[in-house]
Amino acid sequence: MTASASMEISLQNPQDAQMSEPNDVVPEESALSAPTLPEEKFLVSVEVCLKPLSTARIEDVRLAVEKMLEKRSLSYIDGPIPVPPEDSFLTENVERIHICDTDEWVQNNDILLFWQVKPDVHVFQLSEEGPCEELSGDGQLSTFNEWILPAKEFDGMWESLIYEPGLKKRLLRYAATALLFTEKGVNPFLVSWNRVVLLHGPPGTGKTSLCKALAQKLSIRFNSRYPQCQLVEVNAHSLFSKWFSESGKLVAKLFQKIQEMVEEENNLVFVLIDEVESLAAARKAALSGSEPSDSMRVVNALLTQIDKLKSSPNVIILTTSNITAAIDIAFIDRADIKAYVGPPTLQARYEILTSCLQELVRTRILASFQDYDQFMLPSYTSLKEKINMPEGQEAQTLQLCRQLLETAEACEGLSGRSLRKLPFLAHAALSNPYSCDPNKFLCTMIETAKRERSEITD
Ligand SMILES: Nc1ncnc2c1ncn2[C@@H]1O[C@H](COP(=O)(O)OP(=O)(O)OP(=O)(O)O)[C@@H](O)[C@H]1O
Repeated sequence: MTASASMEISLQNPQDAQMSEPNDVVPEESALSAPTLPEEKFLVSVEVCLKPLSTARIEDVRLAVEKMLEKRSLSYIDGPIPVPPEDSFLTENVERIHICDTDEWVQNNDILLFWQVKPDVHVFQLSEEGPCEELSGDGQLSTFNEWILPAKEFDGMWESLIYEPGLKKRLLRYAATALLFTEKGVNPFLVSWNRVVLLHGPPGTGKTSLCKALAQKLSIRFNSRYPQCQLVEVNAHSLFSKWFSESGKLVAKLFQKIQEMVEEENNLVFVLIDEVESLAAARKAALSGSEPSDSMRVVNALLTQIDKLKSSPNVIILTTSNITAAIDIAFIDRADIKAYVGPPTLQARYEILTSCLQELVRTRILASFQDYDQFMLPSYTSLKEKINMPEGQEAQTLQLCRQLLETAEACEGLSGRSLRKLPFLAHAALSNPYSCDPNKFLCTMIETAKRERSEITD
């Protein structure tokens, strides 16, 4: 991602900006009264997903979207923008258009206006092929899964993962810089960097999902440089199955395949190794004699192959570990980015639960007192402001949010994975699941959260 914007540029009139509707057309006067264009603009990513059957050329769609954006005086805020119904080319080919990552440039829910923005349009089509699995010698476990990116399975994953502000942005920027340095041919002897990411932290905090979502995001953002992109998920556990004699061959086969992908310079390849500590553990066990020496050979072969792969410019190695202490493996020792992914903060818990509730309203499982399609709970930051204001029309929504906040507080210590399961458990615990009133549902959710927490602390 190239950041052409200068950080000095700020909203000239933030109050006006806040008053305009998100991603809506700014009234004509404000368009006319736009100040002279600043020399540098904020580069804002606009992701355009093509319909599955569209055969339009990516370049044609990109130009059409750029033109459409130029014509409309949009205010830029993260979220969808409607495809204009009068544009038959776009309506025929485009499934959705999304503005992303404006928070890179503005804070406190400020809005960027069209004259401050240079849209960076990325057009993509999701692959519907699904994972291609390779079974290990015993025919039971698969040694790796391979996806063509961007894949339908990972659509929306990035947005669904909620962390403290900055983590996702940092990861995206890091990977983008690494790819940019590679693309520009920066001499690694003069400036050194690598393309190894390690996410570590407790189980269920979304590390694996974050790796997959990051790969998906990068495949979209870099598709003009790398029109093809694959994700290979190596199942380290299965490589150390009981058939050790087979494992050596499996590693060789796996890396031969990855090597073939990498040789094609228009391919961007992500290699995901989950629970990377299992490699170090297997080696240690082999050294102590509690594992067959074959396992040592396999681990070493794997490590050597990964080390070799690291030097290829179009490979990003993504690793995860549940162990926070240092892991004794050379190739991640020097990982440029080691990010700790911890249990969700109160804000993240509130946002995760909000997204769950929204989904249950969207699917009509929860009754809504508003129009189902318009049902929108406030974000954590805007809730903090609203909660102290006198109750008006929004009294019911605010009451719901207070309960949601209480639930989020009751969930301290629960992982993101447990949080995403909570609405399901609460629904199953309802006395009358067929008349699902949101207030009653949230009361049950608080009780369920308390029960879940007591189970971890027991
Ligand atoms: N911060 C989060 N925001 C939203 N959802 C989350 C978060 N953390 C976890 N989840 C949910 O939990 C699911 C499981 O996460 P995932 O398997 O990626 O975690 P992990 O850290 O890799 O776990 P493990 O180490 O046990 O494999 C995710 O698909 C997601 O639905």
